[in-house]
Amino acid sequence: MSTVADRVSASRWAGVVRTPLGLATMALTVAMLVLAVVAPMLWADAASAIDTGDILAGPSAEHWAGTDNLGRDIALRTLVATRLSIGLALGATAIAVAMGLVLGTAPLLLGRRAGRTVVAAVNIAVAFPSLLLALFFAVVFGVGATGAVLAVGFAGAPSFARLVQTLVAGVAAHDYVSAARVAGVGELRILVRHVLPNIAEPLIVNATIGAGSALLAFAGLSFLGLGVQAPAYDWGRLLFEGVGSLYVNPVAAFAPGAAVLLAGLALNLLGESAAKAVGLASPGDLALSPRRRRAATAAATVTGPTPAPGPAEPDPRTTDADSTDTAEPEDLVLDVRDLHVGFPGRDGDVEPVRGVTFAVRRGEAVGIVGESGSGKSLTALAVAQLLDDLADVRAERLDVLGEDLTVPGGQERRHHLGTSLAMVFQDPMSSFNPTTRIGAQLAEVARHHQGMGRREAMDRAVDRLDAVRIEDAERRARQHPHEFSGGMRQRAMIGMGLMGSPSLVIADEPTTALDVTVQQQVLDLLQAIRRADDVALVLISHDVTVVGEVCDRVLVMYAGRIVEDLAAAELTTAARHPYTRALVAAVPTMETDLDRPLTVIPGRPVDPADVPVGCAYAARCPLASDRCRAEDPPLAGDGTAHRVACWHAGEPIDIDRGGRPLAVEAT
Ligand SMILES: Nc1ncnc2c1ncn2[C@@H]1O[C@H](COP(=O)(O)OP(=O)(O)OP(=O)(O)O)[C@@H](O)[C@H]1O
Repeated sequence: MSTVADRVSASRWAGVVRTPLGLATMALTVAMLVLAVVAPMLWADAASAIDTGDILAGPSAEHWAGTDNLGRDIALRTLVATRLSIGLALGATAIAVAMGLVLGTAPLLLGRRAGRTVVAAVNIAVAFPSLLLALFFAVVFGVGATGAVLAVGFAGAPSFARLVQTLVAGVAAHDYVSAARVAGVGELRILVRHVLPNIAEPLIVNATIGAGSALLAFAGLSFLGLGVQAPAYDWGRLLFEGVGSLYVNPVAAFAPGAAVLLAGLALNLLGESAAKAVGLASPGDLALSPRRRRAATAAATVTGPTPAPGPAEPDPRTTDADSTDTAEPEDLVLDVRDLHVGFPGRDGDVEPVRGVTFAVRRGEAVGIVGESGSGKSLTALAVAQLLDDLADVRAERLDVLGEDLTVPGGQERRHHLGTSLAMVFQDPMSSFNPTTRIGAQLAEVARHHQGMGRREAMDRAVDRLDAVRIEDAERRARQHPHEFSGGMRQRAMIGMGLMGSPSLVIADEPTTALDVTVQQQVLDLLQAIRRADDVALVLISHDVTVVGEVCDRVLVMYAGRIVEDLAAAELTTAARHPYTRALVAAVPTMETDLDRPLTVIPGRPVDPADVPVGCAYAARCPLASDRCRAEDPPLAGDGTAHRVACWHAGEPIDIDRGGRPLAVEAT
């Protein structure tokens, strides 16, 4: 059954073929292929027939391009050489693409260290002009057609490898790859199922253009006498022979030269047309911008779950040992103590998460709020083991669903976390692999972890889609992600998490990218799941109102630390940290005077590369004193579960820095 995607794609191709460029491309390509097939069958003998009575003749009605030094017809030889010339070019391109795929995907599969070496080697190889490399390899592999195919193939491999690295890096950054990792899918399977299908189109386009270049490289090698050897002949060899009689019969060199030109043009135009049909403005779009190059280098480090290194020295200022004491250990689905996440920066290491301690109990909903850059997502990603190897993750304790992530784990842990931890990402557009049907993506989890057969896994996928209130689930399961609305995609993502039996759902801004009308549906769904199966929820959001509505408890993060941990019900009435109070005050309510500007938090969030001494919020805080600017307050409990990190917690705030009263009074 053809899908909408298939039909759109077919109509785009039809549109491209109908343009003058498309028509010219088709005509040239078909002519080239027909000649490659029929010319040797029809004219091979005639092209090899020696006529010593008619050597080095000029063009005539009998011999359009004249004859060579053995009296053989050059026009016929040029036509017959089409098969070998095109065949060699395609063979070399296949070698270049195969090697490019191996080298380009190696960083994803091998891990950071080995991956970096491969990236560096490819970068060095790319710096050499490919013709120079071809000459080098031609000498290494020896003179002749086989040596030339290997030489041109090897010479073309580095640029393909770099293209593949860049494309893989782009796709590997998508949430559906992270989702597959959370589900415990191995790197090789991720590559085959999620990455390669999504880079196939640009690769094919580039391979077509690469075939044109290979054709020229062959002409060059044969012309230099390093390629095809007599009695075999390709266009390059004919060119080489034709140049020898240039002054007697210039057409002898012109005919094979024109053939190389036309075939190269056909392959390049085919690439251009394919690029248009698959939606790339031009194959040049595949060129590496410096930003994408950096992404490619980063891809070398994406190797899946990062075992957190050994325990770090706890930071007494931020470690609150009491925070989890009230819960039985077996009741905890998450026990995080003194979590630090750092990255190497240009001017030294940065540490965007600086000692975070919290616990989540079975069935509990905990919200994490804070401005952009406060470290919310990094905290969640560290818990889900989705940070790449560049990240330095350290923690005194990082227990997720009973698994101690501070020690390396194996397949069993992946399986356990894959079925009991679900992750919902912000952007429903990138949460699913666009090339695979939704049902198949959900079924993959059951097939991988529960060993279900295809049919059984698909039935479960349909059942789960139904459970997340997607109507006509059976039909929807057969659709691709682009046929779903944003809200439906997000619900399907939650459905994917429910393929196992999760005890913990981490939702990172699950409603931010959605229309307000569907936001509530998604939040309701998360609530329903939580209540039905006693599932714990960690909900990350910018929006204090959302977490206040959905969660039992709220962690307020600022500059990589938790500055307040309080019951959601206390947010508007008993928040004690000036930052929490400012966040709450910034939300308009029914009582807000709309004639006055809305309250804003003055200043800017802290740059993780430049964290000030003392309390990081001091520069923006109306209560800041000298002590705040010198000493960072610890996150301290008050005998209840309420924890706050402030030297002036709960003190009255009358006015904000702009002179306007803040909505929240101290309690
Ligand atoms: N791979 C990385 N390398 C270096 N710095 C990073 C990296 N990832 C994130 N950061 C930095 O860490 C800080 C915290 O990022 P994080 O994504 O956790 O913030 P957030 O609170 O979730 O913000 P948002 O709400 O915008 O997602 C940011 O300043 C970010 O620039």
